[in-house]
Amino acid sequence: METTAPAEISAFETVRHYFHLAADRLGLADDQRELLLAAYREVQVAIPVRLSDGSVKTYSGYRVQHNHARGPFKGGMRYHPTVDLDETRALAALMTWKTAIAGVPFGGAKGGVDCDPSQLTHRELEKLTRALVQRIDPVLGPTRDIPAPDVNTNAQVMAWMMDEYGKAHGYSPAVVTGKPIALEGSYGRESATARGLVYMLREAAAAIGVLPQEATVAIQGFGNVGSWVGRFVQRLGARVVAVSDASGAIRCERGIDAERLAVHVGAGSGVAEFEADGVEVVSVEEFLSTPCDVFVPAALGGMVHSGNAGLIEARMVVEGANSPTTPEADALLREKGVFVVPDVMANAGGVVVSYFEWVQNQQHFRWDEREVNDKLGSIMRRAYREVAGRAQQRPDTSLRVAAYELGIERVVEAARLRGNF
Ligand SMILES: NC(=O)C1=CN([C@@H]2O[C@H](COP(=O)(O)OP(=O)(O)OC[C@H]3O[C@@H](n4cnc5c(N)ncnc54)[C@H](OP(=O)(O)O)[C@@H]3O)[C@@H](O)[C@H]2O)C=CC1
Ligand SMILES: O=C(O)CCC(=O)C(=O)O
Repeated sequence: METTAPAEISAFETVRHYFHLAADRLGLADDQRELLLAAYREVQVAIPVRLSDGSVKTYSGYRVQHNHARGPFKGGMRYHPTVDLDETRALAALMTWKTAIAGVPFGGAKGGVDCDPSQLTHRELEKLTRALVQRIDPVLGPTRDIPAPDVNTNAQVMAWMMDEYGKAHGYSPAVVTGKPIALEGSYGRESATARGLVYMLREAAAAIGVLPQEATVAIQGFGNVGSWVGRFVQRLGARVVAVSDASGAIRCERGIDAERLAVHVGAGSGVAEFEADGVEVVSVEEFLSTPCDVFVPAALGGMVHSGNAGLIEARMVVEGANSPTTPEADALLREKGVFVVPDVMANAGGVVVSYFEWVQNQQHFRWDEREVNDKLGSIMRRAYREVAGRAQQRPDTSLRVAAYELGIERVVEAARLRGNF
């Protein structure tokens, strides 16, 4: 299955493009832009792992700390063969704007390893994770930089990271979020990104006259974010009409049972192997051109690009993935009148509940899930209204530009108050 844009633009160029659109509107000077685009620190490490067949494979690991004007660095750890410095840099900068837009007291960071976890055993994955933590340990810490799950990492990986960090520093649950519940993880973190997205989807749907309980939804990527989006929208009464993952895509006008599909995928099978009455396997192009009210990219970056954005037949795109839409595709969607809720606001639910987990960890006290979800809802709705209100103040302002403006403005203010500008 096609993965990324045809070398249209690099991940960091995409983020830089959106940054400058907003910076122009804010009238930021060149020296301010330079400071805000540069990463505070970029760490690249070699991670040799002895595999079960006796051979040693050396992976590249990255942690990019973009900006910490508003609080400790915060962001996920991604395990994927496409991980590189450019992508990690881009994702770290996105975290800076995202935490500012959501109003949680963190900066932005991201990390990853260029590995294919599907080719590693459980034990090899553990060794890789522990070796990564040993190498980046000096830049981590509960008040310094706090990783979390991202593509192909999960609560188990976070547990290993916490354990490895604890060997040198003592028991430190607040050094990572997205941990298992048994290790001071927070209720609601696993599904938080999707839950937060659906809160925003409902706000956006109301703004453009889509009824969520009657909506049709297509989801690209059915991992943590995609599968929870599917379950949540189905619980609202919406119909999931098309789903894809790296194995292929399926479609059913009557609706695909997202709960059953999540069980199927959770057991290790691909979306394209899902069998149910009326469900057909389709090509990527057929998947993308499925008529629907809401299209949710929830896979990798750059997957909606100039070569395929024209195929999308949706009224709104709500970005679960980070940087799924290239600037050219974004412009194409706007020309088609598609309402886009961008990543930096739509997928902030994960880091918001990570913030709640971090707060709970500082106090070694647990909130119940209802409290977590209610607080998440308030933050996501507030962020939507702040961004949408800003977009409405000036004609022809997309939510993306308004969101970047808000995020950048808050970071600039913090940097100025600290005396960094
Ligand atoms: N987890 C979180 O809390 C957050 C995640 N995000 C973003 O959401 C996105 C998804 O993350 P998450 O759900 O955690 O990751 P997962 O690893 O759980 O899921 C990734 C999904 O993307 C699919 N995928 C990979 N390649 C393709 C492809 N070529 N076509 C279609 N689908 C593909 C995978 O399929 P397969 O399983 O077959 O490989 C899988 O279903 C990422 O961009 C991430 O940065 C954003 C905010 C927070
Ligand atoms: O929960 C977190 O700290 C980070 C989540 C993340 O990586 C993201 O929002 O892209």
